[in-house]
Amino acid sequence: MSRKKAVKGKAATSSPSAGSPTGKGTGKAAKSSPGIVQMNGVVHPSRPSISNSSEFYDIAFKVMLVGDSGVGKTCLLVRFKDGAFLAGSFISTVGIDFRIWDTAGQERFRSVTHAYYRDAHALLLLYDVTNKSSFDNIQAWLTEIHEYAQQDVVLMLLGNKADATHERVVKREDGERLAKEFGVPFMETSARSGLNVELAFTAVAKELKHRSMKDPSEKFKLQEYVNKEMKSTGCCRS
Ligand SMILES: Nc1nc2c(ncn2[C@@H]2O[C@H](COP(=O)(O)OP(=O)(O)OP(=O)(O)O)[C@@H](O)[C@H]2O)c(=O)[nH]1
Ligand SMILES: [Mg+2]
Repeated sequence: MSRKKAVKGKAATSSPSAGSPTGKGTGKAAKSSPGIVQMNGVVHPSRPSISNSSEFYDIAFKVMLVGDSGVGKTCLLVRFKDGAFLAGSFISTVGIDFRIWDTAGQERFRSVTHAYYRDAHALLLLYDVTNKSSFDNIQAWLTEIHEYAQQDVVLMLLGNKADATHERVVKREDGERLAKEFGVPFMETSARSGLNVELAFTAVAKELKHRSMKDPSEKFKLQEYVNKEMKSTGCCRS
């Protein structure tokens, strides 16, 4: 699937002044922030746009990237959107990135985030395989998600920075186990190498599209799709 044609990705990321859901932070960076990406599934250029852009969509989905600060949400988004890696020093996202939504003040950000959860169709929940506390905080993120997100939100767990072999402290099996425990699809990604980035967004977009078609006979199985795609490309279990 051509991402540019079929899915319009728009992105914004944000950081609250508070820490991760546990308030513990990641150890590597004190703050945590959800990032937000809006994905619009393009079908016909005939209907009024529900976004603020001049483009037209039949359906639009709101996808949020969430997880501790520094796990790579902004980088993942940039990799998906622009095919590039943001090298250099880490600039933590403040408030909501300007690319789509204007920022709310940091003080108010937490409640704004919760409001965003409420109408999110999908959440990509990230941890950093080189940062144990970002992995340990996943349970707290899930609690927050269950509290604020819609019950049927599409959820996917991503272990990012899979390229960082030497610094890795969270095994892929640990991610798989956690995901299984909570019944969430899972894969490892790398914003640096591009590993599974396209696949993560495409899988979520496909799931959302299937759901919107409301054909119960054709249930889309996200994890099966991901596994099949990874097998067919010989890619990419680090
Ligand atoms: N090796 C490696 N480094 C990465 C990867 N993704 C992000 N990074 C690095 O991790 C740091 C944080 O990345 P960001 O994308 O800014 O993290 P974030 O989750 O958006 O952080 P906040 O905006 O504070 O919530 C940066 O220094 C990136 O270069 C990756 O896949 N591999
Ligand atoms: Mg960010």
